Amino acid sequence: MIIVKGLKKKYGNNQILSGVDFAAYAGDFIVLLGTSGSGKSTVFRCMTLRESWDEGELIYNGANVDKSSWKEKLKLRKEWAYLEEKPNLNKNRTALKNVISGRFLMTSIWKLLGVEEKFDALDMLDKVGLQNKAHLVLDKLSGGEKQRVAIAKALVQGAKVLVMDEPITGLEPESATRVLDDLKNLCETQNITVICTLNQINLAEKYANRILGLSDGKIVVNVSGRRLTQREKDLIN
Ligand SMILES: Nc1ncnc2c1ncn2[C@@H]1O[C@H](COP(=O)(O)OP(=O)(O)OP(=O)(O)O)[C@@H](O)[C@H]1O
Repeated sequence: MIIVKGLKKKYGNNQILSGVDFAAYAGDFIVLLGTSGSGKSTVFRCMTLRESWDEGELIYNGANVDKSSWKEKLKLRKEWAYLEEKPNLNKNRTALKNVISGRFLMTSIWKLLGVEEKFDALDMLDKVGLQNKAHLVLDKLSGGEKQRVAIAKALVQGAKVLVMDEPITGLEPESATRVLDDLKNLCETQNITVICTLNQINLAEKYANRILGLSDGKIVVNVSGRRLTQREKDLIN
């Protein structure tokens, strides 16, 4: 379980986050909505420890992250993958090699030479429906397929929480649906937590089990199990 409590962050004199509060549980699919510049990526960068914050607490499985040792923080960075809009992949390598390279830093050399990683990576590619494209060079994959390779790579690295900025931006509707279906499936079958931004409220309503709305540096909408009311939509637009 993740608790974000009173998160505050300034850039210069600009108070971007002025007390962000929310909780996420294993298996949640959370969509964070908010206008451009409202601070969604800032929340993501802080909660994945890519950036520091001024005030507030981040609690993961009962422990205050700020007070954790560097070893704990390193573990958390591994468990909370931050996937930015453009997947960070090598376009000249195959899908499989891209996924395996995610494992490189966390495994010993002798194990690398074995087939275990390869099988794990193939299993993961299968979970995102790409086993038949494992040996294709990334350049030959569509945008949605690349996004799914990035998801498989994060999971092979040990991610339990996928924090994603606009995972479907620039994708054809069919590819976008496939990415969101896969993410939903990972939440439901593997207990992975997904926290992402989406531009379309209707997709957030279709896929998320919780919708958060960020405005004026705070969470002003926190809804589960139903569509947003017009008033709630107005609050975040
Ligand atoms: N490193 C930085 N230094 C100064 N200001 C920054 C920095 N990063 C972000 N900002 C500012 O903080 C605000 C929030 O940015 P952020 O990227 O979190 O918004 P966002 O909601 O993710 O926007 P978008 O939907 O357009 O990606 C913006 O006004 C942005 O200009």
